[in-house]
Amino acid sequence: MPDTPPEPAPVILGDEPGSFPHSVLAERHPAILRQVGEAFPYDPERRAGLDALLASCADGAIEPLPDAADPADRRRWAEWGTDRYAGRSWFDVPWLWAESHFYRRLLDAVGYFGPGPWQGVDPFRPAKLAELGSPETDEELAALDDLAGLPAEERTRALLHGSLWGNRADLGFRLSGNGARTEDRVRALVADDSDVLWSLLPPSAPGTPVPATLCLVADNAGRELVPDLLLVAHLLAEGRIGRAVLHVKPHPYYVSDATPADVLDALRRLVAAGGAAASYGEGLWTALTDGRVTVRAHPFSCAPLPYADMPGDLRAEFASATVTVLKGDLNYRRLVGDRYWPPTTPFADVTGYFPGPVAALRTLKSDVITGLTARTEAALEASGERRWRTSGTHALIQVRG
Ligand SMILES: O=P(O)(O)OC[C@@]1(O)O[C@H](CO)[C@@H](O)[C@@H]1O
Repeated sequence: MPDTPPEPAPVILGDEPGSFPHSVLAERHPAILRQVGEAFPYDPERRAGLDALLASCADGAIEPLPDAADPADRRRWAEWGTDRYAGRSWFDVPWLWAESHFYRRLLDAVGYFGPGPWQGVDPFRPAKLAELGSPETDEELAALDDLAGLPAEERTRALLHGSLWGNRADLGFRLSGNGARTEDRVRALVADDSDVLWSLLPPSAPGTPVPATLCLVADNAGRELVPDLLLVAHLLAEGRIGRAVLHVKPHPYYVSDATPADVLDALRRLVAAGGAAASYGEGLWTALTDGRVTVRAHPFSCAPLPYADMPGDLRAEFASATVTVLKGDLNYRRLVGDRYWPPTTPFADVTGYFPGPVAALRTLKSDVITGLTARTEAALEASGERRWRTSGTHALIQVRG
């Protein structure tokens, strides 16, 4: 563990035309507003709200939450930065902050917090349900039956990769059915500390108490949450963990981020699938009812800030876990700090603040990267794959024990 954290690298902003962060603010967010507007028969007031946010994205300024917003949320966001950034361009504040604020303002625009007919209606639910109900999901769940005959270690590895690549909605547990893809996937791993992760969660002898608690900070719903639940169910069944705490978002966020409603949808999808998927789903259902698995939705999970700024109660929760596993690209950005770190900056250095052992399972979808060896960095840069940081073709498993 480092004595002193590394000198902070420059914070990633969206102020450079042609850069990936700039394209997310200038192109992806307007596209998301149009998609949401087409997905629901919103009334004129809601449409006016969406149009106003669209205009603001282009050349507007950061504003405090509206007066009608919940007072506690207004206070939180004021502390999180609307006081500090009010009046500034979306492109001139930290990219992480601007993105997160956009999704919070989108919920106001569609009336998510009410009062009114759209209260509690997830603007991203149509896409979430379509993905959960897709034929690809059927195939991926059926593939679980092929795992049943494999040795426990292979099943554990396949399900870890399923959760990892689920972040790209391309569940990796089909790896066992196709050797060639295993090699491809392994090459696509820019870091693999999975042995360290398993050293933190060793299997327990049948019938002995299992002391380990896994804290899983989930990312996306649907085809990422399903393999996350499968991994939790498997680790419980294998006696590698005795408890799991699943952190999801208190409200819709970043299009596909999982909420408690999405956990229930994914669990029902497993139970209804039959075969090995249903066995895992039923095991998880039982674990939820007897308290071995709990679901949390902490307000800070939707904060526009790095985890280094987390509040004391959340810090205490993570400290009490045997290991906290953070899924996905956004959680990685928040964990290490959304900065232009030199890629070989040690993962342990940028996560030294985190209470307890911590792991990241992430497909690379944005510029931030840490913990690479010099050789891996050189190979990636020499590969000619200019978008290796943002295209989702590469992934990492990083652990600070
Ligand atoms: O957390 P996820 O779902 O894996 O990826 C989300 C995300 O990294 O994708 C975009 C960058 O590619 C950003 O909008 C956002 O941070």
